[in-house]
Amino acid sequence: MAGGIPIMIEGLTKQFGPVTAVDDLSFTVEPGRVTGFLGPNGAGKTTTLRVLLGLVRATAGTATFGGTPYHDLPRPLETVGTALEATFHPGRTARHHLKVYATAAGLPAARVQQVLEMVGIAEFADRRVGGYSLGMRQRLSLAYTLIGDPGVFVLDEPINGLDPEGIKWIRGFLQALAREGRTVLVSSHLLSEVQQSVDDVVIISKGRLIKSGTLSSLELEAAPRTIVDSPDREKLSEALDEAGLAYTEGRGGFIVDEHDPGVVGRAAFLGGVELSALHRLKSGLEESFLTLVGGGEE
Ligand SMILES: Nc1ncnc2c1ncn2[C@@H]1O[C@H](COP(=O)(O)OP(=O)(O)OP(=O)(O)O)[C@@H](O)[C@H]1O
Repeated sequence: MAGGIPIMIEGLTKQFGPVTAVDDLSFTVEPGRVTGFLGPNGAGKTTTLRVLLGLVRATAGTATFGGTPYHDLPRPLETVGTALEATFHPGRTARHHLKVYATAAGLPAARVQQVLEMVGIAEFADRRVGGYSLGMRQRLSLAYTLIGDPGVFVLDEPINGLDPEGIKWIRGFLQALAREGRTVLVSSHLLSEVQQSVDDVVIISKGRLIKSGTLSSLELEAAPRTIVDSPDREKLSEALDEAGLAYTEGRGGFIVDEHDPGVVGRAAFLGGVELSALHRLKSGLEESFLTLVGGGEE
């Protein structure tokens, strides 16, 4: 295995014509940990990963593996495991797909059987992929990523479509990769989907970084709090400051470190601020996440 190296995103911007898909994004993904790359649909996750893997060119900034862009890696398939652009031919078998891939990468054919066993599809390896369930395809995608025994994994929505048994399996699998010192980046649009698999989170919305840190730091923030919003956010923030209330601004409003909405309502009243929302944020990571990213709506 090549050593786990950090993934470094620095000031990354990607524009598609008038659309800014990724907007001055910076974060680091550390080896030895599973990192969830989270954001609602259209937040810019796939675009970030495509730039990282050299599939599209950045408008500004860099996305590298410890400072080296994907195209400059001496042995890319043995450094980074990904199935981002993998397409499967329905008429061919899993074994055939992996053999072609291994041969193209100059890897020993024996590796094919090993990875088929690692992902638990060896017994179906000689069936056509067209008949595979979504879960089996996900496992085949993982087999692709494993073939070069890389130190870094970049996985786009790998849990999507797995049945409960598959989800349990992939959690253990990702954790085991990280415990071996590898860097594991897993994208998802649902925090609840990856919550039990990840050590760290990077949350983006509208191409911008909303939060990065450990999952436990996010959990700490998920204590019961109050959501408040106003058509005049500036005035509302002044009223909250005036009342000595601490808060974070999310797209769905301000998240105030106060469990009693009455206290927050009073602060707004005293500041003469019109409110468009005032309610208690239920304790829970997913709600906290949705408030940060704006209710998941794009
Ligand atoms: N090739 C492209 N041309 C034009 N716009 C694009 C292109 N690729 C992505 N976009 C736009 O960039 C934004 C971010 O898309 P992206 O696919 O990166 O988001 P995402 O977080 O991966 O969402 P999803 O989970 O739905 O894939 C969206 O507004 C999308 O429409």
